[in-house]
Amino acid sequence: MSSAVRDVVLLGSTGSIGTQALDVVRRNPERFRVVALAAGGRDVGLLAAQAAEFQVAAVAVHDESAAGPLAAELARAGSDARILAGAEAAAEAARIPSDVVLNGITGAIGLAPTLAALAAGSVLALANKESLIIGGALVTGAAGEGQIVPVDSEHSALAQALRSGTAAEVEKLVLTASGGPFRGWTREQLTGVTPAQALAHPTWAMGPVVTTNSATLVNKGLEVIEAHLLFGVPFERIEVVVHPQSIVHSMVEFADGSTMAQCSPPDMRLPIALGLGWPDRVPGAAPACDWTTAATWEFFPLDDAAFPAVRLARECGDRAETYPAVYNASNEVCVDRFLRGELAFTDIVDTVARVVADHEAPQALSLESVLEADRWARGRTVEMLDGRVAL
Ligand SMILES: NC(=O)C1=CN([C@@H]2O[C@H](COP(=O)(O)OP(=O)(O)OC[C@H]3O[C@@H](n4cnc5c(N)ncnc54)[C@H](OP(=O)(O)O)[C@@H]3O)[C@@H](O)[C@H]2O)C=CC1
Ligand SMILES: CC(=O)[C@@H](O)[C@H](O)COP(=O)(O)O
Ligand SMILES: [Mn+2]
Repeated sequence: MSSAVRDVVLLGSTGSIGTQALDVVRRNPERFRVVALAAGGRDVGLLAAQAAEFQVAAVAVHDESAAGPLAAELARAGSDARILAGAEAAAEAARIPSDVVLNGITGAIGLAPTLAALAAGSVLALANKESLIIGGALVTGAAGEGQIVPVDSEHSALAQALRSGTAAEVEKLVLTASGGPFRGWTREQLTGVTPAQALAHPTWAMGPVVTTNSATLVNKGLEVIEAHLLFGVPFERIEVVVHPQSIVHSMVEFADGSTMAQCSPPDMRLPIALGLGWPDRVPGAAPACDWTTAATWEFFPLDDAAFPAVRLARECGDRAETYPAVYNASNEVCVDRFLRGELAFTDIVDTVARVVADHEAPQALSLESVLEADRWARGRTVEMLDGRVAL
């Protein structure tokens, strides 16, 4: 184990990943110290309380109008943290000298902070899968060897399982999917589901976007692309299997027929702690499996007809360029509409598929082309949903 305390910049500190990361730090002060926090700005009271508890030097908020209320809350909480505010604030925070930047922001907006953390030379503990998926080779190309450590549970599992063999020995990666709250449902049954039903994830408590993505299986589609980019394994050798218990977090099959699985009860504090401490494990990060009680672990094939999101993501990942950015951006708009009660559940992936079909990719991937594709896909999705483009 490395002995020095690691300085951590935590992006998305008020969210599900962020609050669990702070719990890990709180219980391991001899290993980790938080130097900066970033959030959108929706809960400045919580952000200020976090800043005071962890005595951070800087706090960033995306929403500029939250800076004033944040200053008042910081003063009340007894924190003298410097405030960074505005669209660049999270990226600025990511540039603050640190050992690890944990990106726990939701959505494509996490791209600039991801690139900033990599350019600053910090280890990037990556929960914000969207930034890697839309940035593709831009992100992997900006990262040094081992600079990105996955926090997403499946990819943390794969990284752990891959420790037991060489790259040449890998036959396939097997991503597990809980199947979400609608596992086993037909397409007809899915049309009328409500946001409340979609947000009732059977095994994980997470933020609303990733939870909805789990219900549509878009999350698993994104994770197939994420696995391809992180581990360099071709799409045809990345499988998805439905595992409702979410205890086997993913598996690596090796050339000799051996399969290595990483198993633990569903608790993100384990992959978060490993992401912050990599390659060291943090003792007691989360409870282990209880082998004294009878348990059943099930595995089922994915129903591609009712849940076409994974197949569509594979196509986008295979076409690369700006297709993953279009898939993600269109989905973000659709999820927002669905959660507001303005879009049917099955229209989420149907609309994403239509927007993807309309996309003409630029020749080369660049930061500008990714941002332009993201803008275009959001606009096209809104046009379609508002009836200006025939569905
Ligand atoms: N939750 C989980 O268990 C898992 C999550 N992930 C991934 O981790 C990421 C975070 O998910 P989750 O924690 O569930 O999401 P949440 O919605 O719970 O939290 C998102 C956080 O990001 C902050 N945020 C939003 N916009 C900005 C911005 N522009 N700058 C800085 N901070 C911002 C939010 O602050 P505010 O509320 O003020 O806007 C909030 O703190 C996602 O990419 C998700 O897919 C992956 C695996 C598991
Ligand atoms: C905890 C985590 O990593 C989530 O991304 C999780 O994968 C969601 O579960 P499913 O997408 O498998 O339902
Ligand atoms: Mn995951």
